[in-house]
Amino acid sequence: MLFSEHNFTQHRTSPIGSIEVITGSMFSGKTEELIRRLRRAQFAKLPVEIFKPEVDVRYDEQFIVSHNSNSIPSTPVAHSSAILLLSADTKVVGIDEAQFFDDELPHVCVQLANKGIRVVVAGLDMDFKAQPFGPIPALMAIAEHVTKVHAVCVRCGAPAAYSYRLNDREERVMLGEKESYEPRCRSCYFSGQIT
Ligand SMILES: Nc1ncnc2c1ncn2[C@@H]1O[C@H](COP(=O)(O)OP(=O)(O)O)[C@@H](O)[C@H]1O
Ligand SMILES: Cc1cn([C@H]2C[C@H](O)[C@@H](COP(=O)(O)O)O2)c(=O)[nH]c1=O
Ligand SMILES: [Zn+2]
Repeated sequence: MLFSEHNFTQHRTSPIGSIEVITGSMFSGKTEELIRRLRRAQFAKLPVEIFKPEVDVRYDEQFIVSHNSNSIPSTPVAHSSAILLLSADTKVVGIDEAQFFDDELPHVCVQLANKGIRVVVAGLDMDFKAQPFGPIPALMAIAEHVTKVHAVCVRCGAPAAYSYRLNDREERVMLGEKESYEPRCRSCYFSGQIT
């Protein structure tokens, strides 16, 4: 061990926090991966707090639910500042559907991580127009770890990074499932074919 490393590990007084981002298209397994990481923390007997934006009540008001019906209890919050207030005594914070949060979310995550909390955030990196979505790009920049997961393109079977909207509604936020969106690869997304 180098002298500097030794010095560093011996003299650290505060606990080590971090920021992890899990991102990708719809149906890519973001929520599954978030639940997997949070369950492992619970198995390790760490206190875990889980949040989602109040706007996302698709499956359940209190639970985070994946497309394959895996679920974990969560607290819906209207603004990211509430996450700070509600995480005082925890060691791990999980946040799902983070694309719907306000632009203060990255700052909130930094404050949590600097207090020694492990922060795991899941959310869409791009909207249906393939544009960066909400606070996710900023979170990807400041995170220690970024995991980009992929769905399977429903048109050709290739890895899918895009969420294609199946109707002509233009508003950015439109909750929905398979009736409204399908995961597509670059080629199938930009050729825009609907059958
Ligand atoms: N085209 C698809 N590609 C991959 N998984 C799919 C697809 N359609 C449905 N699924 C299901 O979605 C699950 C992932 O759901 P979830 O973790 O909620 O994804 P995300 O949070 O990224 O939208 C998969 O395990 C699979 O059962
Ligand atoms: C692309 C896109 C998606 N949404 C909505 C649709 C769903 O309700 C969620 C994403 O859920 P998932 O867990 O990632 O499958 O976001 C939206 O409002 N606007 C969009 O552009
Ligand atoms: Zn494709």
